[in-house]
Amino acid sequence: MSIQAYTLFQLGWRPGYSQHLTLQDFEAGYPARVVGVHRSGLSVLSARGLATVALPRDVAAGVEPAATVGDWLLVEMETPRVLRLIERQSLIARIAAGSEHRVQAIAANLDTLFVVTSCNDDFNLSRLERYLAVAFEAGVEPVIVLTKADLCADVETCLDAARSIAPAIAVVSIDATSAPSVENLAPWLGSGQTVAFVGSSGVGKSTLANTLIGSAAQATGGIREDDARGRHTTTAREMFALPGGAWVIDTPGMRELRVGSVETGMNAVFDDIEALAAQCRFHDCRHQGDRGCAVAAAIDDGSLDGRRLDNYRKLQREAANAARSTRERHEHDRHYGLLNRRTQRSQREKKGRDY
Ligand SMILES: Nc1nc2c(ncn2[C@@H]2O[C@H](COP(=O)(O)OP(=O)(O)OP(=O)(O)O)[C@@H](O)[C@H]2O)c(=O)[nH]1
Ligand SMILES: [Zn+2]
Repeated sequence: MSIQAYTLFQLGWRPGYSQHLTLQDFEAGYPARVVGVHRSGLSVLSARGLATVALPRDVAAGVEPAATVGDWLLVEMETPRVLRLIERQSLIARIAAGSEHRVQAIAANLDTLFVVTSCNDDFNLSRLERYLAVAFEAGVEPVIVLTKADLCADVETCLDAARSIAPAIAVVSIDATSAPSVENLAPWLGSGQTVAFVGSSGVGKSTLANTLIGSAAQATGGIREDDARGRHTTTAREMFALPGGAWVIDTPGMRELRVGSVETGMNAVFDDIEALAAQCRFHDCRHQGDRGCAVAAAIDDGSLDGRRLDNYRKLQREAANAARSTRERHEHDRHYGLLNRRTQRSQREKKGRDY
């Protein structure tokens, strides 16, 4: 695949990023966007073309979570050295697999997150709410995409149900296998726009991506490049351009997204429940049969769906658990860091005495 040269704006650069850079920064380096993360380094695209850069330890350690696909880096003019990570406008993170609850950066600087579900078997409002919370937490505008509209007898009912949980969010139904149908997503796919898809297995994310790419481009595959030993490696298709100029981030992590701490996101998705809760008689109302509970009253008069309240509670518990685990990990790290430093100091002192 030949890598054409892109302008910064075609790569998704926004004027907002410049606010974090000084004149000296622009003299020392140039902005480049991470399009792939692999063992030998980061693949970056810039106005100068494709390059592989290494993330020095101090840059990697200074940012948590570390640089990921979609990030903008400041790369030194004459060497492939990363000077720093440019402040992100959005970040999708997840809790890493295993029990440690480490936060792992998945995709940065997205403009739109397509929350994909099918109109038939997969359709589930609680799952949609979960993904919407992830999008809001990340600072990304979600768009709900209902696939398999061609297989569904009553698309309007699905559209209405999706709109009912998120009145302010765009909901689009498509047949992911049809090029004219996926044109419905064009408003979010302009040049320099960065998007990603989330949703359960089998809802049609790959089908949709392939239809958007078009059959001609599909055969070209990933970006080939030399690795450190001079061998050719083909990186995964982690961030790729659509014919219309938008960028799709498709890292393996996007597919296994789990909800981490989504407190901010929850407030945005469940603002109706939070507004009701503010009207409860007691400020510490648990909405469980408490007197003067506005949430219970809304359930009784049918204006609030019991399922939605249950899901709100469930996600709140998960968010609290995630926050607690993160806090415990920090305390653990601080404790052992302190122990380590003490041990090192006493070893140094002992060594000093031995000389
Ligand atoms: N008729 C029809 N079939 C679809 C549509 N979207 C997806 N499919 C079919 O559904 C199946 C699963 O689609 P995929 O694109 O593999 O689903 P996915 O979300 O990428 O699944 P994972 O890769 O497991 O995450 C395929 O056989 C597709 O052809 C649609 O809108 N209409
Ligand atoms: Zn209440």
